[in-house]
Amino acid sequence: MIPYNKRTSILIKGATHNCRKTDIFIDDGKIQAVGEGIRSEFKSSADFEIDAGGDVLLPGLVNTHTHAAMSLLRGYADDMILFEWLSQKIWPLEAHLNGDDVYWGTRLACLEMIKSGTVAFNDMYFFMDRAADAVEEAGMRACLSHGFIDLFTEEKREAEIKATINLHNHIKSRNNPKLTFATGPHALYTVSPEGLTWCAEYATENDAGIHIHLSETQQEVDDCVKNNGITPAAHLDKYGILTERTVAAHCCYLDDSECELLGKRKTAASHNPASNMKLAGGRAIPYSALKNAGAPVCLGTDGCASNNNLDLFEEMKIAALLQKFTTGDPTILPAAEAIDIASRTGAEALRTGGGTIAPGFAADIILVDRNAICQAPFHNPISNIVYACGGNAVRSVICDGAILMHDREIPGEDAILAGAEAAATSLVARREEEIRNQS
Ligand SMILES: C[C@H]1O[C@@H](n2cnc3c(O)ncnc32)[C@H](O)[C@@H]1O
Ligand SMILES: [Zn+2]
Repeated sequence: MIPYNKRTSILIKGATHNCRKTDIFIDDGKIQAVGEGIRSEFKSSADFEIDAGGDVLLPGLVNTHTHAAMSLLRGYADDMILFEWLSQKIWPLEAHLNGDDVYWGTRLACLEMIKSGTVAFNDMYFFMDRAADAVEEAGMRACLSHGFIDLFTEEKREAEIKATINLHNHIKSRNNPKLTFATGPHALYTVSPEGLTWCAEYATENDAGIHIHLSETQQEVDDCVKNNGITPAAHLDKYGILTERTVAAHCCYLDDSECELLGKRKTAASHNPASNMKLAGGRAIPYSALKNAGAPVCLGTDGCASNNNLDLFEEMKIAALLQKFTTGDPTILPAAEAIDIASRTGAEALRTGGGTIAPGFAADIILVDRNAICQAPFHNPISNIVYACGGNAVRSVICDGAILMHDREIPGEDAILAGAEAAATSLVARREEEIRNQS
């Protein structure tokens, strides 16, 4: 019997790590020992053993920018310009969302993320108490934020403040260390200076994260400079948003001084290349400038309506190729670094305690199938993982010392697919009824 979603002591034998055969022993949610031949020492302490058969051992991946329940909107609106996509299709549909939709959408998203090797994610959306139910049942880690959109009115701001505080209290009351809270000011074009200030101060008072969209399009930069006389990053900094607990998604149009500013504040930039390419943002993240400035760069998918999946394996490849293509430099963002931004830097940004395969780190790990076609031949497993494999090469996922997927099996998969399909159908039907009534 596989002890799914339950912390266990686990001995993994014969995995490949750093091109060597290794064993790993996990107990109490942490990596206790890693090395060749440790099995004799830990065999009797392990409640469960996994024979890895040469599978590649990696830190679990961390998706630093999602709107998980948007999995229900996959394929609902494609091939549009960002603002029209949001204002004509996405926001009118989201106006019909309810808590059950968010629960099923997040369940579907968690299923997809676990299946492709993700153990933790940074999520900004609505009805987040129901997202918390879904994350807890899936056994993942998540940092949850209410998408704070005040549209520059005091009335909406008061409602968003209430929703944010309610979510924070709700997460505290669950007493689950895998669930954390962040404030979620959506973007500088949807949140007033007063709203930004409140989100920054509340997060600082509570040692919480801040999750925001930043510099996604040229339009955002132009409007910000026109309205405020300063660049987007400088504008957010003015209101205290740029901190070492902040994850800023997209960051495509940052200039050199903004990269320096993020570096100075140790603010993490979440790179979302597939979403940026699909919505034709027009520019790739200034990866080298951010890195040279000391700003952590991590990886995210964005929501399923603009990606349209949550597979960080795909995202690693797209990120590496996009940097090479746009800079004309094939040495930029090599494979090992792509894995690093999909795991360690994200884990550090979300403060998960994982992201590194070493004793004392959280037991958030994955095994990638040694016998998958994408691993043949086995000259360089790291290269294969970034440039050849998709998330479907992941065989097993462990989070906080609990098995979430074993040999690609996750309990309850069919029920999740059925529940999400029904929720998506009903959501779109409600919106269509509204359109019929308007015409
Ligand atoms: C939380 C809100 O954010 C919306 N959203 C989803 N993707 C993007 C994006 O790329 N830029 C800006 N806003 C986005 C989502 O639909 C929610 O309304
Ligand atoms: Zn987003």
